[in-house]
Amino acid sequence: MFSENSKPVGLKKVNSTVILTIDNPPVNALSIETLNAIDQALDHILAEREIKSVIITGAGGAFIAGLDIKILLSLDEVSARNFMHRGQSIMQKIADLPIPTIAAINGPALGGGSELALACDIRLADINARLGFPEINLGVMPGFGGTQRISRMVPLCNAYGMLYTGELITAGEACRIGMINRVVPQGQVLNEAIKLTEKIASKRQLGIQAIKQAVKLGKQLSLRDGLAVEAELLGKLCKGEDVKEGVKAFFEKRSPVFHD
Ligand SMILES: C/C=C/C(=O)SCCNC(=O)CCNC(=O)[C@H](O)C(C)(C)COP(=O)(O)OP(=O)(O)OC[C@H]1O[C@@H](n2cnc3c(N)ncnc32)[C@H](O)[C@@H]1OP(=O)(O)O
Repeated sequence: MFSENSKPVGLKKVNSTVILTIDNPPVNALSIETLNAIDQALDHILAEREIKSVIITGAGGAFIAGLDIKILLSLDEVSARNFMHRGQSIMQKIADLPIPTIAAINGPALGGGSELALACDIRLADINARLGFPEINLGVMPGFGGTQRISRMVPLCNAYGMLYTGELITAGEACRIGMINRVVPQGQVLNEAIKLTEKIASKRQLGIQAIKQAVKLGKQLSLRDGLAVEAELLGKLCKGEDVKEGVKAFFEKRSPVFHD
């Protein structure tokens, strides 16, 4: 269904990681075809149980330059609302993946590009990447979750500053305000993302998945109810022999070998 070089979305397996590459030249704008291909690729990933993490990146010099601007010309109030719901559902499908997701931001991540990156768990950006929400320059606003995710992620003054002005920020600025994890030397972001997924893959996968479940569920709950979810999930991890192996390995000063 997908191969490494298929357009507008390629899927490539590297050990237990899948690299989802948006490849819609020249700047990986999100056309309707590209959005549908991302949605199908996510379904493909969900069906492959041995995949432990997903990296999303862009082909060529851009991550994603946002929605294909031409689409805006075809939207009226009702079709715009429905289209945004479609885009939001695809971003939420990324956010809801039960395995770690990493945005390897290799270039401009603008509008829908920043929105897709914000739907990932972890964000690494090339030192030359730019991020932002230029939608206001077109007379619109983010519609794939940008206002909701950026305002929950960075200080409100920074969120409003980006949204009101449409100005792009550097990877360094994005890191400073907490929008991304780390700035990566030029051309190295995919390698760094792969190294990160290999580190995560070496951990107990039930633990990794329980962490994502606890954080995702906890965001919808009160602190009290979130703590109950956390305790419940940790209890499940303590069944079986893997915790004993983890503790034993610590005291024997070796790496643990987990069996789930
Ligand atoms: C609800 C709405 C959500 C949204 O996401 S709205 C869209 C928000 N995104 C933007 O406004 C970004 C617009 N694009 C840019 O700012 C720049 O581009 C870049 C920084 C991404 C790249 O700049 P550079 O390297 O100078 O290339 P270039 O000449 O600007 O673009 C190359 C070709 O790509 C087309 N293009 C760029 N972005 C988009 C887009 N988002 N949708 C459709 N086409 C786009 C251009 O027009 C041009 O085309 P040609 O070579 O024929 O002149």
